[in-house]
Amino acid sequence: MEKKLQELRKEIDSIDNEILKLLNKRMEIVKKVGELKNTSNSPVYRPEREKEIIKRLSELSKKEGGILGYEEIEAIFLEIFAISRTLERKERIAFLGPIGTYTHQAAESRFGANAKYLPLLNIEAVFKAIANKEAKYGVVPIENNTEGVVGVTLDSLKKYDVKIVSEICMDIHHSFASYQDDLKNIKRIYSHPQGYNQCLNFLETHGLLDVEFIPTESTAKAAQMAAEDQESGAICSKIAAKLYNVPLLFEKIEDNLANRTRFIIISDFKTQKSGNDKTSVIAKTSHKSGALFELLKKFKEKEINLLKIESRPNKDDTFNTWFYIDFEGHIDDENVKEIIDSEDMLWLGSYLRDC
Ligand SMILES: C=C(O[C@@H]1C=C(C(=O)O)C=C[C@H]1O)C(=O)O
Repeated sequence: MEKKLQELRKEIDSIDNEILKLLNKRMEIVKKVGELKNTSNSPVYRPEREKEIIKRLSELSKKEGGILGYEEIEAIFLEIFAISRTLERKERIAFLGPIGTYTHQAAESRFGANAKYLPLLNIEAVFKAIANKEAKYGVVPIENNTEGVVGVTLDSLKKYDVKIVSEICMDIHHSFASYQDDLKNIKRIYSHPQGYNQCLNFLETHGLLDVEFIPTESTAKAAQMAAEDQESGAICSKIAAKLYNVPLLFEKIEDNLANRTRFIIISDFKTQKSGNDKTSVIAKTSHKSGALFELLKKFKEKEINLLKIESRPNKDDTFNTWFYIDFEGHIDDENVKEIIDSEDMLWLGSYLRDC
């Protein structure tokens, strides 16, 4: 067996040499693409091109009977693209930190382990960092399929001059971490309110619903707090518990196991049309009868499929609201452009659909 193993490993080594040679060759060309982009000052990140490459390669692999399927090819190539982008231009990525948040996990899934990250302690700070050009990209959560939208993200999209350039859909699994083996000794529970509210059944069945709840800005911050408070527990991600060395007691404790969060990547440019795009806008309606109906009628007339509509408060002395709307299509589509031009709408971005 040892001899056979050695032979196989020798084969692997020579294939790795070929892969390395090809990767270096690829990166030389990527650098040239980067130079072109830098002279024209155009964006490095082209998610629609990356998606197209993954699609083409998985079809090729299928056709040729290769072992690798879509997901494996995607995982390998997203890492290659992330390194390519860093070679083209080293750009900072701000995200809702601290490190170990689900947002960090989402950011790494697109920008890789090798990128320059800037963890910030609240969502609005991420928007500020993009608006002030401290970072090129920002990653923030926008909605969860059980808790609904993240209000501060919608409000910040209205307040800051940034554009949505991509979205990321990620499965979220919460864990319960604590130094206490006996749950009866737990005096405080730290978590982000959304994380806490997603685990109410678990808290009830384990007699933890009456324990004092201390809201934190993120689930990673909750793990950090629990690391310094032996009499507490945290609802957080597995990676955060590991990062801050708090023992993991339970995993996948969320009520809805199909718990998913949608994140957006914000930046300062317009993305190219891919054919499978989504557009986000903010719409204001006059406060008279039928105004919202008239607005929605326009979407029907232009045959635009609405994906989401959410009302948000004006935050003035009235109870008036504005609307955040997602719909199918790209601003370069005629019907989309027409509706945006004809209404009191703020365009937030058109981007490749992932959710
Ligand atoms: C190399 C490019 O830049 C980036 C990296 C890509 C890659 O490594 O293939 C693809 C798209 C861009 O996000 C490009 O635009 O072609």
